Amino acid sequence: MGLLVDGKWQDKWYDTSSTGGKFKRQDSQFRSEISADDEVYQPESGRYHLYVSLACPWAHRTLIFRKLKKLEEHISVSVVSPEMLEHGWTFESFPGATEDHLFGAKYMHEIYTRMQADITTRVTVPVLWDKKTNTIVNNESAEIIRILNTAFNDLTGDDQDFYPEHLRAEIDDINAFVYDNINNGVYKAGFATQQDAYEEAVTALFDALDKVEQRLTSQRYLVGEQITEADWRLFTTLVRFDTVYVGHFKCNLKRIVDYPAIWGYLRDLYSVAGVAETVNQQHIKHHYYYSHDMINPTRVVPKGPEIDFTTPHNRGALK
Ligand SMILES: N[C@@H](CCC(=O)N[C@@H](CS)C(=O)NCC(=O)O)C(=O)O
Repeated sequence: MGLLVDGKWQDKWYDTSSTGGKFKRQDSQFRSEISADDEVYQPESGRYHLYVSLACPWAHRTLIFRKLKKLEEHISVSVVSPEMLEHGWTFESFPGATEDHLFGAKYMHEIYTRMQADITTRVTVPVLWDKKTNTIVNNESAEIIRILNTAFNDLTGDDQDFYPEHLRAEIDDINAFVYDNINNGVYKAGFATQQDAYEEAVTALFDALDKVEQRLTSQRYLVGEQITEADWRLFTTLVRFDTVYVGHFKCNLKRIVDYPAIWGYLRDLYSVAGVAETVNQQHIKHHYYYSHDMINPTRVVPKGPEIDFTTPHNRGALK
């Protein structure tokens, strides 16, 4: 794992020495939109391409939106190998991964330097790429899912709205809470290099899960009766939790299966048509345990746990 400095790849892990052992996530660099009013990026079938990892919770959000918004025939996808080692994300062969369908690149960092030869950046997925201008439109999952939520509605005829106007304030509040304590909270716990930094993150994470459990005891979804982007943003962390975050990231005060409401909610979301196909537990487990050798130097990947996400959730009666 590493980053690009002036267009040159450097193999380097996250530096926590100046932050008291705390992991600080950097902001994504490319933040353009796609819309009929945009001067450059217009909604067009076949024009855009997603680069994803099936292991990555941020990229997973975009795959769920591509599926639910019926965009599979309009936006193509390349899937990196789950092994993220000295070259970062690669297109090495691995079951369920693909080649780089656009350029036949070996490494994901080549996609970033295609955009700008002397770029300085972390090389993250997801990336939404424009085949017409050969540029990265956006590499921030929170924004990519908003683009997919509306920009292509005229093409697909799908007008499901996961970020409806009247719920936006509440969704934004929940997103901020879930992002800081849960989505990024597991990483803060797992990548902490000092005891107090780890304990602070783990405590905040489980306090937040307790609050979510309470909320989901009396209501079906995070924001009332309909599924919103807030649910999909939480889902991608929950579906990885017992498989990797409990063990590998030491988020082990409880498992998700120990929270009756959250566990039912996770199965409820998993049962939505098309969603299970976006979940690849082999990539998830292999990526984390195999790639983070400062946490797991032997790279041995555990066999368990065995979890059945398809048992009935019985949440249909909740409002
Ligand atoms: N804010 C970004 C974060 C994406 C991200 O951190 N992706 C991880 C994979 S789970 C990655 O590519 N990490 C490589 C790195 O940090 O060098 C988003 O949500 O899109």
